[in-house]
Amino acid sequence: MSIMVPSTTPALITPGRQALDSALHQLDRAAAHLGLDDGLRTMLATPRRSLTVSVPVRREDGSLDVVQGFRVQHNVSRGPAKGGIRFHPATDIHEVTALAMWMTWKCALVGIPYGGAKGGVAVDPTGLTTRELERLTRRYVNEILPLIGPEKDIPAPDVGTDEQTMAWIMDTYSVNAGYSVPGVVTGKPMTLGGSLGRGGATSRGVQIAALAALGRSPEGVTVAVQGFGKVGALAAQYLADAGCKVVAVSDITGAVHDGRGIDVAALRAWVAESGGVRGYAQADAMAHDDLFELDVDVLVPAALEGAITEANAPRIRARLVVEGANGPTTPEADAILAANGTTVVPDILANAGGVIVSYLEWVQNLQACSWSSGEIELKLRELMLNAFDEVTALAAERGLTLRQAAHVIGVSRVAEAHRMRGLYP
Ligand SMILES: NC(=O)C1=CN([C@@H]2O[C@H](COP(=O)(O)OP(=O)(O)OC[C@H]3O[C@@H](n4cnc5c(N)ncnc54)[C@H](OP(=O)(O)O)[C@@H]3O)[C@@H](O)[C@H]2O)C=CC1
Ligand SMILES: O=C(O)CCC(=O)C(=O)O
Repeated sequence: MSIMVPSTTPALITPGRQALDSALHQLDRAAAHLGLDDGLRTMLATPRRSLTVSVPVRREDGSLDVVQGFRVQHNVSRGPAKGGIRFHPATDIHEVTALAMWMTWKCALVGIPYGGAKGGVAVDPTGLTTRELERLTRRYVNEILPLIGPEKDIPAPDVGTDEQTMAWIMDTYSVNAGYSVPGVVTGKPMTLGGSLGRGGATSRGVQIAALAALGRSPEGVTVAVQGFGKVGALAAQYLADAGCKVVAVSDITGAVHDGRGIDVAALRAWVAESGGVRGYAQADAMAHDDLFELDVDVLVPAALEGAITEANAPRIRARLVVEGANGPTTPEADAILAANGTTVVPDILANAGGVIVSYLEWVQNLQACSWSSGEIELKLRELMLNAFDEVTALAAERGLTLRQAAHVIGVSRVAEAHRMRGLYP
């Protein structure tokens, strides 16, 4: 049996389509390794539900824009669907499907009882006023309302969305339900039932994974970080706090470099004030692409998919790549990095800290209780390191890369859930 995918000519291959091809390629390799039959492989390659909606948004000047929105539930065999919502102009159904599939393997890998989902709206949030953004968010949520719910599908932040977006989602859902439903979404503000530690959880997980993979004192270890948003900025901060020297950082506005180490807190303050790393006077400006070629110990891609390709992979000198972003490395680049002896801690492991603390937030919401930051941090560390140990052990035992091992574990757990549940009817 084969997968039905929309046909594309090379000219129409979007970054989203490339991301989905990568995700399907990774699944194929894991399925072959596990000897999954064709039918099960096809089920795992196919999202359970995909919804595309048109979202009208009234602009401040009275005009009307209509943008596309998506919610994809890739798999729900191990529990409710879980995954972030992205606001980005280039997002499309293929990208959201790939991101949803990665959520499925990620949740299975770290052992939390969720399937995988993702949402997206093809819009540039920086081009909207706060009121426009609120209207857009509420209308999008209204369109996907039948799909989401604390027992069905629980959104969270991703690129271009934040705590405020989650608060609007929680409110829109709650108004429709007729009572407050904090567990419908995670990554909320504390005042609405958010969890301590969720804001920095993905970055904390990146730090935990990076330090575990380094296997030596972080003192003086050099780091370059691509992307200085919610994940990248705090990953840089936590790695610097641990003793690493963050020598380069980039965002969409530019890239900055200082071989003596960047004062990450000062750079964050500059970005909060100016809107981007460009113009930060305490470090030198550098070309975006040069960041990938620096002679550093650790490279953290924390922006979008397809950042490391066959074009720049041969010039990457970092000994360790820790994927804060989802899907930053293409399969071709992955093979080049492996051949060059670069260790890659894959996305579904390295950035799992966010969904782990989302899970803890959801459990607190369902039980109407709240845990201390110490309790959250302990559980986050435990789940991250358990998964890290399982991945490194399997990779060593079977001669796999960490990515292959992570996918074999994630896919096998989901396949097992399918086998145990059987097929209805
Ligand atoms: N938020 C979360 O909890 C989780 C996020 N992730 C993944 O982490 C990645 C980042 O997400 P998040 O931090 O939330 O998103 P944000 O929107 O907060 O930040 C994205 C960052 O990437 C930068 N960026 C975009 N394109 C480029 C580029 N070409 N070069 C350099 N920088 C670029 C943006 O710059 P600018 O601000 O200037 O536009 C911004 O600094 C995504 O892949 C996401 O899926 C994974 C797990 C959980
Ligand atoms: O916190 C969550 O539920 C999901 C985070 C996310 O979207 C991701 O891990 O890519």
